[in-house]
Amino acid sequence: MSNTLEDWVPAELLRDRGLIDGVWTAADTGAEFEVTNPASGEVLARVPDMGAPETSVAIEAAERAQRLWAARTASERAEVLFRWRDLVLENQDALARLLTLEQGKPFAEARGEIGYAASFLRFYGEEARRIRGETIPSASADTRIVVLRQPIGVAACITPWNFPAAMITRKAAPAIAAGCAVVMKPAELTPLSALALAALAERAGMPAGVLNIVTGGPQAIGAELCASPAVRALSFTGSTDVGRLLSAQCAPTVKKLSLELGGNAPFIVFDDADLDAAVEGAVLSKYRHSGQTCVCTNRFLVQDGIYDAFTERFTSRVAQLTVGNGMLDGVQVGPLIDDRALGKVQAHVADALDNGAKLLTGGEHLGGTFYAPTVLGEATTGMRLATEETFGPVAALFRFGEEAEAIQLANDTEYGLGGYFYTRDIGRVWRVAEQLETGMVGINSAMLSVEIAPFGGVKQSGIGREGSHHGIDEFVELKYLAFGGIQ
Ligand SMILES: NC(=O)C1=CN([C@@H]2O[C@H](COP(=O)(O)OP(=O)(O)OC[C@H]3O[C@@H](n4cnc5c(N)ncnc54)[C@H](OP(=O)(O)O)[C@@H]3O)[C@@H](O)[C@H]2O)C=CC1
Ligand SMILES: O=C(O)CCCC(=O)O
Repeated sequence: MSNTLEDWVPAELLRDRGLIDGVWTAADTGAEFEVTNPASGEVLARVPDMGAPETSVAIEAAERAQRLWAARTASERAEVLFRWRDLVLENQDALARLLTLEQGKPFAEARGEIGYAASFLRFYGEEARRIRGETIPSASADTRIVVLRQPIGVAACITPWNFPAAMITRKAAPAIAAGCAVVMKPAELTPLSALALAALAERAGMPAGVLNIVTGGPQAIGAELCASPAVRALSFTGSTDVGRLLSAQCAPTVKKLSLELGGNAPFIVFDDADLDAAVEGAVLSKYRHSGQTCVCTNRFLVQDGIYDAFTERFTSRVAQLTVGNGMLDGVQVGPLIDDRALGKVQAHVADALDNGAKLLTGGEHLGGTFYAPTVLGEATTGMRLATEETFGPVAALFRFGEEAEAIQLANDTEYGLGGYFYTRDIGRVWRVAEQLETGMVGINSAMLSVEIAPFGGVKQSGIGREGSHHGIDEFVELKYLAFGGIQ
C-alpha cells in the first residue's frame, strides 16, 4: 500500500511552509524537520523548523491584522468561518486521509474528527453574532452602567498531536469569531493537518495575519509567545507539565490562560448498571484513538457484584478489536504516536503485572508502535496506572464495594477532566454526578466531545472551557462603561 502523501491528498492541501501574514514561509535559517507516518515510520514531508524570530514576525502581523478584523461586523467574520467550514467538509475525506497518515488513527475516526473540526467553525460562526454585552441597573438615577465584550487581541494557541485538526478549529474558531487574531503552534508530530486547514481558511477569505501557523520546536516558539506583551491570551492543550510551565512563562505578562491538560478519567460500573451499555461505553471510552485522548478512561472502577460479568464481557469485546494501519478497512485501533508513548504503555503494564494485576488479554507489543488492546484485572491503587495517565490501549479494572468507596477512589487524583459512571438508580445518578471532582461527567454515556458543550477540567486538568458559548469567553474581555450626568 502506498503511503505517499501525493497519492492520497490533493496538492492544494499539502503545504510544506508555515503561514505568516498571509505568506507561505520557510524558516529564516532554511531548517526543516521531518513528519513521519507512525504506522510505517516513512517520512511524509518536511516542514519549516521555525523559532523565536519567525514567531515574533507572526505576532506583529497578528497585531496589525487584529485591529482590522475586529472592526469588521460580526456577520462578516461569521461568513468567513462558514465558508471555511464548507471547504473543510468538501475536503473531508482528503483531510481525513492526511490526518491518518500523519497521526495514525483509523480513517473512520479521522473522518469523524474532521466533522468535529468543522462543527466548531459552524458553531462559532453562529456565535459571532451573539457576543452580547449587558446593561446593569445603576445605583443612582443620573448614572448608567454598560458592559462591552471586546476581543482580547492576539491569541496564541498551542495544540497537541492527538487531535491535529479539531484542536486547531476548537481554538481558532472562537478566537476569530470574537475578533482576535491567532498565532498557532501545532505539534511537531502532526503539523500537516494544521497547514491544510490554514490553506482552506485562506481560500475561505481569511485575511492575511488573522490566522498564522508557526511550525517548529516548542521551547523557542513557546517562550516567544509567552513573553510577548502583544499576546493577550494563551490557549493550550497538552500535558499538565507543559501547562504548568506555560502558566509560569505567562505570569510576567499576565495573560488570560486557557489550559486543557491531562486527565485520569474514572469509569464507574455499579452493580445495577445496564451491562451491555456499560461494556459498549467502556470499549468506546478506552480504545477510541488507541486510548490517546485526554478523556479516555484511565481507571475502570467496577462494583463487586458485577465485576466478574463485566470483566468477562468487556475482555471478550476487547480481544476482538482489530489493530493495524489506520488506512486499511476495518482497523479499529491504530498505532501509538511514537516510541515514547509505546514505552510509557509498556512500563505501566509491566509495573501493574509486577504489583499483582492479572493480564486478561493483550499485553503484547505488536511491532512498530502498535500495542495490543489490553485488559488488566485486579488493579490496585499502588500501581502507576492508578495515578498517571497511560495514554494508550490499556484498561485497568479496580474492584470496589460501596458507592462511597467508588467516589473516594475516583477523586483520588490530582486530575479532574472527564469521568463516567453507569447506573440505573436515579438517586445515585445525582449523588455521584455532584460528587465527582471533574469538569465533565458521562452518565450512562461514554462520549463527551461535542461542540455545543463546555469541554474542560478542574484541579490540575486545566482552566477554562472550550466549545459551547462559554468557549468565546476565553477570547473576550469585559469593559465596563460608567455613564454619569444623565438628567
Ligand atoms: N490533554 C491532552 O489532550 C493531551 C495530553 N497529553 C499528555 O501528555 C503526555 C505527553 O505528550 P506530549 O505530546 O509530550 O505533550 P506535550 O504537552 O509535550 O505537547 C503538547 C503541545 O505542547 C507543545 N509543547 C511542548 N513543550 C512545550 C514548551 N516547553 N513550550 C511550549 N509548547 C510546548 C508541543 O509541541 P511539540 O509537539 O512541538 O513538542 C505540543 O504542541 C501524553 O502521554 C499525555 O499523557 C498529550 C497530548 C494531549
Ligand atoms: O484529548 C484531547 O486532546 C482533547 C480533545 C478530546 C475531545 O475533544 O474528545
